[in-house]
Amino acid sequence: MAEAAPKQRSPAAPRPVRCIVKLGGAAITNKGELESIDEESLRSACAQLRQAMSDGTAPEKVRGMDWSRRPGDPADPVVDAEGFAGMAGLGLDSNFVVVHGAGSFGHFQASRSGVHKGGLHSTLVKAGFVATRISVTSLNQEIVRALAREGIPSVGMSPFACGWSTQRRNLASANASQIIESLHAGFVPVLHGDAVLDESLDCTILSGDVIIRHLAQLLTPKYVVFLTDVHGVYDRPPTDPNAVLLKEIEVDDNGGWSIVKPALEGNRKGVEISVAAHDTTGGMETKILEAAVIARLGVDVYITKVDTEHSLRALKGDVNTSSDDWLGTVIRAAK
Ligand SMILES: Nc1ncnc2c1ncn2[C@@H]1O[C@H](COP(=O)(O)OP(=O)(O)OP(=O)(O)O)[C@@H](O)[C@H]1O
Ligand SMILES: C=C(C)CCOP(=O)(O)O
Repeated sequence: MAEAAPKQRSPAAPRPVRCIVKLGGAAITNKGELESIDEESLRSACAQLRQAMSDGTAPEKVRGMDWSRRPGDPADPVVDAEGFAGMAGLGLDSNFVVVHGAGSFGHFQASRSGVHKGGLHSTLVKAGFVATRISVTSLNQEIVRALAREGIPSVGMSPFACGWSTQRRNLASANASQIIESLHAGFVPVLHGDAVLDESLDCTILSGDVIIRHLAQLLTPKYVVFLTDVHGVYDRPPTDPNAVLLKEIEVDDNGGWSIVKPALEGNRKGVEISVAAHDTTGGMETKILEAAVIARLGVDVYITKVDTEHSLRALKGDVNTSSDDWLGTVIRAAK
């Protein structure tokens, strides 16, 4: 059945968004360890985002915007007020939207309680809804802080708190006016996969991948990047030593897709996917389905591995499929 269009109260976007990026939960958390951030990958993703945003006038010295005290910090944080006051601007083309997944935050709480299946009359589901939101919003806070430490003017935004809701897991209400106003004011909105209310099921889990697709439909960015823990989409789970990285996938007008590169032999033309047991949102399968919808809009989608030269090139929009030195998957509309 066709998905009903979400109700909108969104003002027109002021200037084209350059990139919507998903910091995948698998990329920035240690998925096997409850509520554990992969600090190095997160730091790298934020530093690469700063590089990708830099318009050439950004000062080399990063002026951090996280002015809060961390547990164990001996002194008050350094606030470089004079440095900021002396700057004409941040030197960043910050017209990006960041969305992150849950990884080892949120999925565990949601799957243990069944929040994704709904039924808020159950006290377990109700408690799980609360626990899931505590977990994903605490990750959101850490990601906003990591971006702020790179001098990126980021602001956290929760879909649930913005009133987003679903109808049988499809987006039903998704007002983006606050996101658009924030972009207009020069901030980088940082959204996340969330527990939300559902008109039929009471509640469910809204994946970051679905949020990205909706925002791409609304904002038509120049390109969309998914950073995850593998180099891209393979013809079978990448744990299989014979898995082949699919470098280019084309999506036709009917939503059908075909593998353009590499040319695979007869019986190897599909994609086989495995999804972790605790994953409540469909893993790589959801990502490919949402990426195909985005590609049909004429927006190129790059899926690649965090903390690599390939992720930096994707974030800069500098991907050329005719050369072989970029590792990742491009999903684009058939010409
Ligand atoms: N055919 C496949 N190609 C690529 N990855 C696959 C495939 N099948 C399974 N996977 C798994 O999909 C995982 C990435 O998808 P996943 O949804 O977990 O990423 P994410 O967006 O980074 O995380 P999250 O959903 O927590 O935000 C990889 O760890 C990989 O092992
Ligand atoms: C609250 C949760 C579990 C959000 C899931 O979002 P995703 O990791 O992007 O699929």
